[in-house]
This record gives sequence, structure tokens and C-alpha cells, in this order.
Amino acid sequence: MNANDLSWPTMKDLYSQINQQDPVLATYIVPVTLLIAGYFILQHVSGRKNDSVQEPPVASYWIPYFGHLFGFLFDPGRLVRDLKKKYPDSPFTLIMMGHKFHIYNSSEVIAHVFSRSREYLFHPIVASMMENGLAMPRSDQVKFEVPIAEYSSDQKESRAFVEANHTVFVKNLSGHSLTTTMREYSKHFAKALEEAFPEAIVDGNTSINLHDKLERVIFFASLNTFFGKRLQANYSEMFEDFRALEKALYVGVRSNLAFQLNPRAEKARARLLDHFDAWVDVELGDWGDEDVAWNEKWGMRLNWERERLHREHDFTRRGRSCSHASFLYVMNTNSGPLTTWFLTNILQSPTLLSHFQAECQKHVLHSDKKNIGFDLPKLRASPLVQGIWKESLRLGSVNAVARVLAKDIELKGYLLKQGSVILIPVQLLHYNTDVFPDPERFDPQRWVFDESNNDAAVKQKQMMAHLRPFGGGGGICSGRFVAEEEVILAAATLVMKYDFVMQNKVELHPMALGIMSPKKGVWVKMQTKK
Ligand code: HEM
Repeated sequence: MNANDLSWPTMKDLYSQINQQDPVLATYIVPVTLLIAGYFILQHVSGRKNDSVQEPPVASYWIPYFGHLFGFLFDPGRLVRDLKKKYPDSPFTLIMMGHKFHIYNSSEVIAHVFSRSREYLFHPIVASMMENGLAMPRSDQVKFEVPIAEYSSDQKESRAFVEANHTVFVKNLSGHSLTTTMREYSKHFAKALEEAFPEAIVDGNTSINLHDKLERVIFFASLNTFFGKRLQANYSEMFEDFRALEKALYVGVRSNLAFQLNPRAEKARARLLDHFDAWVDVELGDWGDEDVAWNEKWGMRLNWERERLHREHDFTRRGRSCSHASFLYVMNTNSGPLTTWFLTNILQSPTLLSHFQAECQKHVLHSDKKNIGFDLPKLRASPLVQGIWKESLRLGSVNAVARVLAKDIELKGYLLKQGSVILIPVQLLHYNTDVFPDPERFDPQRWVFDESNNDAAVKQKQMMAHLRPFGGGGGICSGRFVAEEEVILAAATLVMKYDFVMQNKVELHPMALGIMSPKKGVWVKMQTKK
């Protein structure tokens, strides 16, 4: 054996050997494989260094293309909080499915982003939900797509639809309409509560999963208030279908793959949309007296107005169904978990429970065996209730405000490119130790201020600027006041009607798009008060 036998063969030697044995492999397969591998290696290496000195640094990751996706899906809050420790003084970038997501965390940036809704676009996020989550027909999807950068004439029309749709929401869910909505809601809530908690299970001995029950109560109270009774007629599995769709939407708002891989969710979505098809497939009719808030056919006037608007913009029947289904989704997906979380925060502390009950008692309007009516605006304004509400939102939220860049923008010394996404994860604001000392602690008192003290007013403003569970700017949740009164109404009614014994410690599940649900349910024994 001579020294040459021990030397490594050169690439040329190897290649000519392969060529002799299999010319197709040598001519096509090997070069193409090398090209693809080279592309991914380049992407990976360049991604891990810095795409450009001007863009925020890319946090390191291992799997090319997918990047931080799996970490983000499994625990979005933890991922960004851990990475923030590595980038305490700068924004940073996540890579997911080849896209860039720039993570910022200051209240100043959030105010800037919200005040420039034509540069930081909310509507592509809604369009993605319509496309991936609800499989809206393409001809209707485009009506949700406000263009990135320049507006052409037909795109102006899409902006007209999106803005008019938002205006209908705002008009019908706030101000004077809030009172009428909640009057209607209270009736349906009382009925749903009675059905979910029959006498037989509130005997003090039966273990009940409170979260499961509350999700059902909130779902049917909202459904019957906003959509009337027609939608659920002959549709006994509606709640189960909605839950299956809701679960799949965690991934499904971003990718249709969630439904391709989950036939049960796909079927549930199809059934739900078929029922919405039948619901919209009737004559619109006149509403009549504008002061009438609710009718049997459309539920709240809001839905009749939305249906009219969609027809004016030539939506297909399926397109209208998808849009109504998306409203059912946004009104429900967070309110159930927040009701459970708000209530369990109270139930876990006997002192807080007795203070909250005393506050509720002050604002009872009428009470009988079946139902209790509260002066909701006054109850809601109580500093104690506000403290519990804000702490529940602060510790219960995991969503991230997302906006798509309409053009290249320089922000805080970094260049963000058109089409990339700016993400402001609320946990980075809600756990900011400069604003919320000992941030893990549930402390309603931190929201109680001495109004006459100037420093306290400044502090209050700073805390409010850091509490962002409802987004902001043009995309801000128009149902936030309804959500607040719904949650407070449910908690007030339950603590006034029943005594509770908690059976487990509540831990929240980190995988959520908004408010987190309890990991293993909330097990309680309940008894009707004597
Ligand atoms: C705790 C409960 C809720 C939370 C945490 C929540 C949160 C959010 C968030 C984060 C957004 C996106 C905002 C942005 O990116 O700037 C949003 C949008 C929206 N939410 Fe809510 N929401 C809740 C309850 C409700 C309820 C009860 C309704 C209706 C009755 C509702 C109706 C809407 C609508 C219609 C939008 C789309 C924005 C628009 O065009 O008006 N939400 N919500």
C-alpha cells in the first residue's frame, strides 16, 4: 500500500466515478441536490449572522426555513421572553417559514405603529384568517386585502369595504349600543347559565369542570344575542364543531395545512359554514325601526348591517358565511377563557372574593331565584373590579400585535423591509419589570391610584400604555367593551348565586392566540346559596 492509496479522493475523481456508473444521477440529481443544499446552507448561515446590518439581528435557530416556528407555536410567550434576555437593548428578528418577524417591545413603538395604520397594515392579518382559517373564496378574499404600498382603483374599493365593515362594528359595539347589546346579552346569558348548571350538579358534591361549562355558557349567550336562534336550529353539534374549528385555527389562521392534516377540523368547518350558508341565504328585508336592537331573523342589528354591506360589495354566499363565521370566532375565542381566568383569580383568594361580592351587592338592580341584574357600567367602574379586570388581562394574554409593513421603514435605527411583519408580543409589555414590579404576581391593587396625586397619574398612564390585550389603532378590538361587561356579568352572577370549593390549582396553557385557557380545566364543587 503506498501513500497515495491513503489520500482522500478529489471531488473530480468522485464525480467521474458517479458519471461512469449513472450519468443521470451525475448530470441532474447530484447538481440539483447540491444547489438546494447550498441554498439552504446559505440561508441558514446568513440568517444566523445578520441578513443586513440595518435589519434587527436575527435570533439564532437550527432548522432552515422553519426557523423559530416550532418554538413560537409551542410557547410563544416563553420564546420571546427568553430571547429578549439576549437582546435587552435592541429589537430582534424571528424567522418562520422563510418570513421575517421583527420583535419590538416598547410602548413608544406600539404607539407609533398604531398611529400609522397605512404604513403598518392590519388587514393582511385579517385576509390571512379569511384565506387559511376559513377557506373564503378567492373572489371575496381580495375584498379584505388592502394593498401593500400603492393603491390602484379596484384596491381602493377593498379599502372601502374593510373600513365600512370596521365602522359597523364600532358603531354597534360601543357607546349607546353597548347598553342595548348588554341588555339583550343578559337575557340570553341567564338562559345559557341555567342550562349549563342544572340544580342536580350544583349540590356541593359533584365535581364540575367550570371552564368547560363557562365556555358553553359564553358561546350560547353570544350566539343567541348576536345571531338569533336560526343558526343553531337543526344543528345539535354546533358547539362541538365550533370548538374543533377554534382549536385548529391556532395554526390554521397562518396555514391551511392545519385543516389538511386534521380531517375532523376540516369537516367541522365545512358543517359550520354550510349552516352559515343557509343562515345568509334568505331575503335581507328591511330592519324597520332603527331603535330596535334585536330580531329573530338576524339577531343584533349589527349582523343585518354587515350582511347588507357584504351584499352591496357583491360577496358570494360562501364569502358572507366565512365573514360571519369569523365574527362568531372573534367574539367567542377569548371571552370564555377570560371569564374562567377572571373568576378563578377571585375564587383563589377568600379576601378578594368577599370584597368582590360586596362590590357586586352594591350594584344589584334586581334579583330573583333565576336571575340577578346588575348596573354593569357602575360595577365595571369600581376600582377593585378594574384592578381585577386589568390584572386578569395582563397575566392571561399571550397574543402579539402584528402588522405588515406597507413599505420599507426605518424604525428605531433599524430598517424594516416592505412585506415583513412587526410583532409586539404583549407579554414583553405585560411583564416589563420597570412598569410592573414583581410581574408574575396577581395584584389588583397595583391598578388602584390616588387620582389627586400627579405622580400616580403619570404612573397610571405608563401602565395603561403597557396593557395591550386588545391591540390598537385601526385594528383595535371593537368588542372590548362588550367583552369586559360579559366577563364581569358572568363572574358577578356566579359569585352571588353559588358557593364554590376549588379543587385544583389553575395553570394556564401557553398555546393561545389571545387569552390562555387553563391547562387541566378548573375543577370545583358548587352549591346554590341558601
Ligand atoms: C377578552 C376578550 C377579547 C380579546 C382579548 C380580544 C382581542 C382582540 C384583538 C387582539 C384583536 C386584534 C386587534 C389588533 O391587532 O389591533 C381583536 C379584533 C377584533 N375583535 Fe376582539 N377580543 C375580545 C373579545 C371580543 C368580543 C366579545 C367581540 C365582539 C362582540 C370582539 C370583536 C372583535 C372584532 C370585530 C375585531 C376585528 C377588528 C375590527 O374590525 O373591528 N372581540 N380582538
